[in-house]
Amino acid sequence: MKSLIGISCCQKAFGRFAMLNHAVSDTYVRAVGELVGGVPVLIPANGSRADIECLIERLDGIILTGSPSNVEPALYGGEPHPPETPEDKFRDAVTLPLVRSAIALGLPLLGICRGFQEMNVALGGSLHQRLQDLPDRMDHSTPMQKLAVIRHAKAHAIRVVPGSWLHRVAQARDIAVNSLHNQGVDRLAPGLVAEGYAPDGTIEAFRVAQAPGFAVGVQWHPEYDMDSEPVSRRIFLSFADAVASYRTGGQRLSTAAD
Ligand SMILES: N[C@@H](CCC(=O)NCCCC(=O)O)C(=O)O
Repeated sequence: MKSLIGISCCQKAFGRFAMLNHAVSDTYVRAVGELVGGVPVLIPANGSRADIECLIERLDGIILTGSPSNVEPALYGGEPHPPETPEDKFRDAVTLPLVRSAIALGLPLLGICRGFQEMNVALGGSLHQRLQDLPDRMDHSTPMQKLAVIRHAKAHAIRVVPGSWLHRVAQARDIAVNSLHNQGVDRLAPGLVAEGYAPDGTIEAFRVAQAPGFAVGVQWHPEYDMDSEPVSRRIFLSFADAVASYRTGGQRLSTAAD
């Protein structure tokens, strides 16, 4: 039996009549099928109607995806966004409780971009709303280019913390990553440990220290490079190992540094 891997969706209005849909990029679906070796299970952004307990019980791992929408600032004590900023309160209402329940149970959890930010907020951290407006930060935002190869190209370096999960996966102290976000970690949540930094000091990866299972987040998008780049592939393969271990009920693969 293959593993069941939950993938968080966003609310999106599609089609001629802008009907409400629950959507996720195919890159995550492919990563689950091709690298994790599991069956993708899309988790709708259905707010308080989500059955978190049932999801946690049935799933063998969860990937929290990226999204153009931002986490609602009230959830971390931030100022409201400017009115035109995309938000997805229904997704927030699913993913934040899901993060806390998954971590408590040791259910493998991989947060990517918005998913990484959701992990920080769910555990009590806060976000900068626009890194590019801060005097000491680089512009981390999406290159506004039609060609995906340009949008998803390596944008900056990351200094990897020695002895971390990311160090084991990257097999290097310096890696290059793409960058498609405006927000970034401000206050790191209690219990999170930084695993890598951009040149401007922005936290780009963390793990949940003391988690009973695999629980890591990355601010960039390994799914865009999974066909071409070994570090991105190994991120998913490391998650796959944790899922396999969780399913067999064997020793839980912790992300804690040795
Ligand atoms: N909205 C947040 C999170 C950014 C994020 O997840 N970006 C991925 C977008 C998907 C894509 O364009 O491919 C922020 O701005 O920080």
